[in-house]
Amino acid sequence: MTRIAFIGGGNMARSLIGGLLKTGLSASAITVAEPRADARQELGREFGVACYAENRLAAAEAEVLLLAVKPQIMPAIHMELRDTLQRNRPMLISIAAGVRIDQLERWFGAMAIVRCMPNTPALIGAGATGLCANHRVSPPQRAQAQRIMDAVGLTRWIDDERLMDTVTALSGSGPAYFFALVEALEDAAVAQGMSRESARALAAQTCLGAGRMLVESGEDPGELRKRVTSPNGTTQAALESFQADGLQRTVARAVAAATRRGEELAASLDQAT
Ligand SMILES: NC(=O)C1=CN([C@@H]2O[C@H](COP(=O)(O)OP(=O)(O)OC[C@H]3O[C@@H](n4cnc5c(N)ncnc54)[C@H](O)[C@@H]3O)[C@@H](O)[C@H]2O)C=CC1
Ligand SMILES: O=C(O)[C@@H]1CCC=N1
Repeated sequence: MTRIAFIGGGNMARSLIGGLLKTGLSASAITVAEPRADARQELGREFGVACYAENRLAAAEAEVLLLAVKPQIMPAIHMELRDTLQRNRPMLISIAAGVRIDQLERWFGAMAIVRCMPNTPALIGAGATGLCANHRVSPPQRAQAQRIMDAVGLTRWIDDERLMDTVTALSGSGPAYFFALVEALEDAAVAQGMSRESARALAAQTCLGAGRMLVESGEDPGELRKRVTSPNGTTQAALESFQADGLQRTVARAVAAATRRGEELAASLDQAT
């Protein structure tokens, strides 16, 4: 049983902890460091995991430190963890957007480091995670990192670290894009007179159904789209409207903006540290 300490017990840590516990990992294998007392109480109540206000107490026995704080906080936390890192040599798994492996090495020293980018559907075992390791990660540690993330969904190793910002823009932020689309569909149906409850239920189930078809059939999304689109029918009218409004360009620009933001986050940390 791998002992995992989460440094930061916010939204993404909750999703990963909830997902890991659902796979049968014992709550006693997880500790969490979280400065907010209300968040500690809630994590303890909901998941039965031990929570500490101090990072070094949560990290004391851990083989894996899962760094789940905001990118801006990352440079500061190594001071508190320095003794523990030297004593136990845990593997570090960072989930922070933008933060590069060379930056983590600069702050935390010559450690085995995995940079990964999960997403919140990890909570229900439907996460998608890109991983990238430094050369100090041994094959068993690599397998250990993959096991942790496999437990909460799909994983892909990314050899070229520069593409981790693309992973962030695609699947890390991606759930929010689909939620935004469901919100927009819901609003459009409500504007036509449907109740919000019915609009939400139909939009959400459509999102689930389309997602399951994509994943379970393994078919090309373009092919699945064509099967919905009767010649001169309703779908064609909607897709032509999307095209006229530049959907593809809109999406490409949004993904580029998210990728750029990841790079900016890292650059701002270079200036600050
Ligand atoms: N929310 C998401 O969908 C995803 C987030 N991430 C990454 O996960 C990281 C955390 O993001 P969220 O969970 O959304 O943020 P969050 O703000 O919900 O969680 C961060 C937690 O860290 C705690 N914290 C602050 N200072 C600390 C310190 N010195 N030591 C320990 N804990 C401290 C905060 O109290 C907070 O609960 C970020 O780096 C983000 O880029 C990655 C993938 C997806
Ligand atoms: O919005 C963010 O910066 C984080 C990273 C990916 C999802 N949430």
